[in-house]
Amino acid sequence: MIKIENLKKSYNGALVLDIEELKVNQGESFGLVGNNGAGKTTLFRLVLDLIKADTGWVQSKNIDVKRTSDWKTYTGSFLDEGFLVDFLSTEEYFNFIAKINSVSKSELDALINLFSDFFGGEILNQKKYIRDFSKGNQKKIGIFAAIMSQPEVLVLDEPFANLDPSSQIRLKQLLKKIQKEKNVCMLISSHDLNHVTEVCERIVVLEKGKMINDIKTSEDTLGELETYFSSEVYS
Ligand SMILES: Nc1ncnc2c1ncn2[C@@H]1O[C@H](COP(=O)(O)OP(=O)(O)OP(=O)(O)O)[C@@H](O)[C@H]1O
Repeated sequence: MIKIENLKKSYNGALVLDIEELKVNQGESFGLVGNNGAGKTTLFRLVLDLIKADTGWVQSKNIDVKRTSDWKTYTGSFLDEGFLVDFLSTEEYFNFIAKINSVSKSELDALINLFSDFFGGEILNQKKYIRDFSKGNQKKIGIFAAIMSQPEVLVLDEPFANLDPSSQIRLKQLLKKIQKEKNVCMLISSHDLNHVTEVCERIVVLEKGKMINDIKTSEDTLGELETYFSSEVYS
């Protein structure tokens, strides 16, 4: 579904991403971990054609994402607050996203219902603009908007960061449900090894822009990752 080859990106002469080959299949939940500055967000920005690579390409369903915008119709993403329209209320924003994705009112209501525990009573009917929500609640709004179109590809950058523990647990349940029922290709980055190993069936470790491990998640994966990251601390 997503294919990457010879993808390189540098800033000011420093190479920050260098991926020879990566394939993520339809229905696969793919987790990306790595220390600060490892290149996780850069990779997602390239997948979403938000920045230009030095070399190489990203294909979605065998088409280079730079060449057409067709992939946008089946791709949902939330990387940061820049994805929101912060001068709208949540209702205005959700209706806007529903309209551009041809999501009917009844579909939107059903999804809102599915996410009501995750929203925790703090997202709808708040009589304020998105810019005035807390960082955690802005994240909830963005994640919901990304999922609303029922995408085949879902890209989320650190979805668990800034969420309270109950919301993290609810989000994990929702992501697992959506992935299982809708066969979504999910790309999720996280600093939380517990969450990412619970949600993703495959984990890639990035170090200084390079993929240094590609693991099929098993009961040993969390321990392996903890060992890797603690050896980074002590090395
Ligand atoms: N616009 C930019 N200009 C210059 N350097 C950049 C730019 N964007 C990213 N970088 C650099 O690229 C490297 C990778 O950054 P990136 O944000 O992809 O890492 P990350 O793994 O997502 O980090 P974090 O876990 O801290 O969010 C870092 O050294 C960062 O400073």
